[in-house]
Amino acid sequence: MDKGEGALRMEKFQESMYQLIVETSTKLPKDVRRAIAKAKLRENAGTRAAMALTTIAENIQMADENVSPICQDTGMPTFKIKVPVGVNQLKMKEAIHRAIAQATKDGKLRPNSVDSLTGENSENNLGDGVPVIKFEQWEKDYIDVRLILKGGGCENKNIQYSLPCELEGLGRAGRDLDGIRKCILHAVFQAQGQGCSAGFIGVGIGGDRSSGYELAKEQLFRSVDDVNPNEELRKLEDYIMENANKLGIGTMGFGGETTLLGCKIGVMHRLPASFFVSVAYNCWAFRRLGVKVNPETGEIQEWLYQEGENIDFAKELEKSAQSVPAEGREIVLEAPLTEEQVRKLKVGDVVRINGMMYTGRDAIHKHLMDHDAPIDLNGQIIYHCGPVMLKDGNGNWHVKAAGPTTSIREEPYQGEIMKKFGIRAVIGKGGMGAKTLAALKEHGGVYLNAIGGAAQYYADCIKSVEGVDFLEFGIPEAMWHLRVENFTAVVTMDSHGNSLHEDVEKSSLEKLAQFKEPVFK
Ligand SMILES: O=C(O)C[C@H](O)C(=O)O
Ligand code: SF4
Repeated sequence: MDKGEGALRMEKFQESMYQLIVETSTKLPKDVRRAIAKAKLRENAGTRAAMALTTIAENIQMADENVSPICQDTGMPTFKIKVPVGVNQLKMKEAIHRAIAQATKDGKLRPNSVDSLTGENSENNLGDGVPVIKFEQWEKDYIDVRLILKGGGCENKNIQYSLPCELEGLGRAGRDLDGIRKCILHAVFQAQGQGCSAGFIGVGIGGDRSSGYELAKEQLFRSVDDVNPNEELRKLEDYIMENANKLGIGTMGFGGETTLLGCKIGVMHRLPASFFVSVAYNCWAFRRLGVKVNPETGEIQEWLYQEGENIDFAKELEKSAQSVPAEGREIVLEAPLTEEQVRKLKVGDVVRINGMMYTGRDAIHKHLMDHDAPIDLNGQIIYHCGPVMLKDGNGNWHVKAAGPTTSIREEPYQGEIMKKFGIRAVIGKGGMGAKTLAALKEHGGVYLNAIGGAAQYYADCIKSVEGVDFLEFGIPEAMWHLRVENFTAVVTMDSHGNSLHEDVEKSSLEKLAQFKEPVFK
């Protein structure tokens, strides 16, 4: 007889998992909040980085209050579970699946599971390999469940090095601690602002390609302020924290004092021929939590990651009343835009937008290359955004979370699409490349950087949903017609050939080169 099946009450366990999912998606853990508050203190008032961090703080506060997703990309739900022998893992898995589907229905998770071949969204966050659930047995008398919701933008910035190698700015990285040091610094550099910096990194030294990444991700379950028991790794973590912050990439890649909020390093054995350094990059919206669950009643006995002070961002915000950087001008824009209006904008300007904008991300950019647009986009603004949406009983759509997505993925399409349809502005995050910059100049367009992860902050600017096209692409990929008020973003690429992203990348590469000489012998 299966002892476990009768023992753990699955209905209650499902409820506990639902609570864990909702809490993880909507409320940042205490250690992460402290790291963000500390970063905010370090930035000088009036800079773009300080403005971005104020928006982030406001967003965290709004997510607390609304019990809504901190970021619209609620990530790949990844559970790590330790169970006493005899508990039925198959039933637990089913209960977790039901909790995931429920949280998706309630707008606490975005439908994020897409068939890789057909592009079809499963709509309930379930699918082949989704969610990720990893079980381990142990001798203790409780169930330990940890959950991380790691978004796609930061996942794309993970990187794996195979030593020895040559690294841009740093030269040769050998098979030793100093080579590892170089890889980690390079990993922070190559992410720039695209994974919604300031970020946290987990590093795995050794293993094979998959166990190395696994180890790197395992580090993200460590508390931000724990101390590595391995003395050499502790020193390396401290070194990285101190020096990665000298790269000047800053929040959102706007430049600034804080680029990295946490660094945790683990090590395992390797094969003689392989030497991997795997780095898992997590955005500031570092959503991970855990619970201890009673293996019979299924109830939560204790929440994990609760040590230390809890930062109340409402109070923090009272201390810093600024929201506009002194660095640039502030300009109010009413969409649609004319070429003349757009040509007046310069890198560093802060714009506040009123009127309509239309979401468009990966599927739509690809589609528009060889199809007509469903509406007239002349003079319009495209927002790189895949929101969390809920439909009410009357069939009306409501925005639950709506921050920007990483724009660089649209680099192969953006310039051509702007010219083809007369689009004047695109809003996203992380910046775009040379091809888009040239098109902005030629056509008269502008790139506006919104604050990545600030999904509640931007949802609040959206006053109504006036239509939707391409719903067949799934909720995140559809074209939502949004009426906004006071939507704030920063001009980071203008029609005069200037790009803040290009500048920050160049200056951070120069700074990276100062770490070329050996440190750990
Ligand atoms: O998918 C999204 O909405 C955002 C994504 O996590 C990103 O950072 O690009
Ligand atoms: S948009 Fe930014 S904050 Fe949100 S999941 Fe992507 S990288 Fe993280």
